[in-house]
This record gives sequence, structure tokens and C-alpha cells, in this order.
Amino acid sequence: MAAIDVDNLEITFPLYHGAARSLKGTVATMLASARTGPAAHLAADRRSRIVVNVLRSISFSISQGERVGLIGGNGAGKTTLLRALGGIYEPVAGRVRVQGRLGTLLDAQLGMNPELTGRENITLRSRYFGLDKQTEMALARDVADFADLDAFMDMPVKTYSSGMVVRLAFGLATAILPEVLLMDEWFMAGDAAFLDKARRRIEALVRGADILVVSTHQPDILRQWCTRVIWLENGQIRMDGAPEDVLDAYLAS
Ligand SMILES: Nc1ncnc2c1ncn2[C@@H]1O[C@H](COP(=O)(O)OP(=O)(O)OP(=O)(O)O)[C@@H](O)[C@H]1O
Repeated sequence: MAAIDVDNLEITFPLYHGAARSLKGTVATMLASARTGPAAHLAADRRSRIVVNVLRSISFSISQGERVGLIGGNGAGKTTLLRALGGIYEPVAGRVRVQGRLGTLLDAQLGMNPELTGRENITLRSRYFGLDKQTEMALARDVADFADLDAFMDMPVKTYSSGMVVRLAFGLATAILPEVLLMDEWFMAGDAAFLDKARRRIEALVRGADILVVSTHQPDILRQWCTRVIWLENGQIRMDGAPEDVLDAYLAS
């Protein structure tokens, strides 16, 4: 049974900077003077490094069948939370537990080797999932049809345009049905024809997944797809509830 359990999650990033000494001085002054605004995200860790506090005190559980939308302004922490759920970021404190086969539409390059061709990347992914030869061939046909890359399928991915990388990554990521699907909305970006194809494919994936967590700025997506919305603000949960209730409060804020 698919499930997500997040308990008191905290994510921070150390600030590294060429002019670390002067930056530290600036930050120390900001920390001393401000308890709200951007400076409220800054803290010092146990080793006296200045860190950005991106997520704090995040706790929630998601059970089988739930489709959760993440909303919040720019920099609220949506992508960071998705990456923490996907195991890309380690919690500094707290715990993230995800049960079920994970599929991520977060980063086009994730798990893709730019030195290999599109076709070789498909083989790589098939091996990763332990698919047999026949399933691998069906997957390659499906992804090639969807991504519509023609001769580029046999060219190294590093020669692709960013749109082509997205099409391949999207085709690949949506070819194998996950139980837990994590998705960042920029994955929906692209030209109109692609969007139409992508949407149909995503909808099949969303219907098939046991759990969806999607970050989006589009109220329509939340209304159509989600059974629950979590509103993040300054790295914390501001509201968690039914899509209409959370959206109304968010849009009125
Ligand atoms: N690797 C990093 N190092 C330092 N700060 C980071 C890092 N990644 C993200 N941040 C900061 O964390 C905060 C949250 O970023 P995040 O990308 O999660 O926000 P978001 O809600 O997805 O925003 P958007 O809607 O603009 O995509 C931002 O202030 C960002 O600058």
C-alpha cells in the first residue's frame, strides 16, 4: 500500500560564497536585526555556518488514493519539499517515509546520462527497473513515439535542445507507472502540441498512481486533479485541506 509520512521535516542549505567573510558579516547583522522577512530564513548551524532554512516543522501524512497539490508563492519551498519526498535532499532534522514505487517528474536530467543517446538512455532506465527485453522494446517504441525526436533518438542527449530533453525525459518518466508520483509543474511547460499530448499521458499516469503530489501555480490543475491542497508559506505549512477551501484562502491572501 502506497503511503507518505513526513514528520517534523527540516531542510536547510549552507550558504557558500566567494566572499564568505563579508557575507557572514552581512548575514550576522541581518540575523541580529530581523525576525521577519527574508532574514527570518537565515540561521547559524552547530558549526557556525550560515544556513538558509528552507523547510521547517513540516508534518503530514498522505494515504493511498490521495492526490495532493502544493501551492505557495515563489520560494515557498514546494520544489524543495518534492525533492525531499523523492530522496534527493536528506532531511537535516525529522523524517520522510515513502512507501511504494516512486516516479518523479522533477528534473529533466535526473537519471539521464547526457553522453548517451536517447535510445541508450531508454535502455538504461529499463535495466534500472529490471524490465525484460520485450518490455524494454515496447517501452522504447512508446517513448520514441511520444517524444517525436526522429533521428535525434540516436544522438547523444547533450546535443538536444532543452525542449527535446524535456520531451524525452517526460516520455520516459511517464512510460513506467509509479505508485507514488511526484511532479513539479514546470514539467508541464512546452509548446501547445506537446502540452496536449503530455496532458493526456499525465492524466493516465495520475489515474494509475496510488498517490500524486504535484506542485503548481495553476488553480485549474488543483481543482481537476487534487483531492487535497497543502499551502506552503516561507517554508512552513500555512493550510492543509480540501482544494476549494485552501484555494479560496490562498487567492484571497
Ligand atoms: N540549493 C539551494 N541552496 C540555497 N538555497 C536554496 C537552494 N534550493 C532552494 N533554495 C532556496 O529555498 C527556497 C525555496 O525554494 P523552492 O525552489 O523550494 O521554492 P518553490 O516554492 O518551489 O518556488 P517556485 O514557485 O519559484 O518554484 C528559496 O528561497 C530558494 O532560494
